[in-house]
Amino acid sequence: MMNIVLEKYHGLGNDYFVFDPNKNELKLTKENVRMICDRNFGMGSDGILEGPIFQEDKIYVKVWNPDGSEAEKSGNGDRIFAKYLKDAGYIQKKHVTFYTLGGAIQVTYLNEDGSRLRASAGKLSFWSDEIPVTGERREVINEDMVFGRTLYPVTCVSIGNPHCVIPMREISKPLVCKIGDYAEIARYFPNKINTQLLKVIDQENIQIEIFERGVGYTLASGSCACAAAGVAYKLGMTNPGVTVHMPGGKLQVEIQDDWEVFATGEVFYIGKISLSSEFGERLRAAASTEER
Ligand SMILES: N[C@H](CCC[C@H](N)C(=O)O)C(=O)O
Repeated sequence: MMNIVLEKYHGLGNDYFVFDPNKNELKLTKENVRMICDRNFGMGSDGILEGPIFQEDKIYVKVWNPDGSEAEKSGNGDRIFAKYLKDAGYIQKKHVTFYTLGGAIQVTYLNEDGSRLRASAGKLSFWSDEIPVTGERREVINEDMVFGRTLYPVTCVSIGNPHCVIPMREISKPLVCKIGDYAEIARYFPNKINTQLLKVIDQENIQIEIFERGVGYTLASGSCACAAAGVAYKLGMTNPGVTVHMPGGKLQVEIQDDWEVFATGEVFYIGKISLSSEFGERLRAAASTEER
């Protein structure tokens, strides 16, 4: 049986494997995804993009978090997957549309090798039933929520996946990890949540720290950047077009009048990784155990 081959990319330090099911004989499951993404016992990554999956005339991609959960979308993952489609020869045009659990993603290639891309990440919604957040249906704007016995002013938003954003004067990795750990499993969020701390620099620049659902601390996140930019604009703190500064780099985010949001930024191809036959056997064994 052929060795399993993964293609590794990163978007601003948010690293993903592309697992192409058309080139690999393995069924991905919660358990073997966890094994592959483990940074010590596996290959290490912030997730896996499983695709292209062809259904009728559409292309689908499945977004796996390292904890084995499936995400509705990944902003950096969208741009990475679009570059993979071009690198692997599936796409030759300047635009591509593919589908994730959270809906359609439109991507435009902005340069020849497809390393700079503009992606529509869908529409922002602040409505509690669309995020979801528990309680009566309302827009979740500047609500007091308790994470770890501390009260924070939280604004929640969905962009297909769920986010809670907390504006602060000073933000840091330790603080977002402390709050994010509590928030991710807080009773307010039936589907868990991605957490961002938001520091507004000026009308056109924001800085965020990120604790991702199903991942933990990451250096960058496309959907988190869009969520934080949307909250800053909703709260009247910034323009609809901002640069989002993250530890791994920056994204340009534009919010349209109908709250559709676009993110423009780079991705980078790291390389092709062929797993050992021994590791492949363990991954297959994990899959067959889960199937029983
Ligand atoms: N962990 C996220 C998915 C990946 C988001 C992030 N990597 C991005 O670039 O948007 C979730 O469970 O919703």
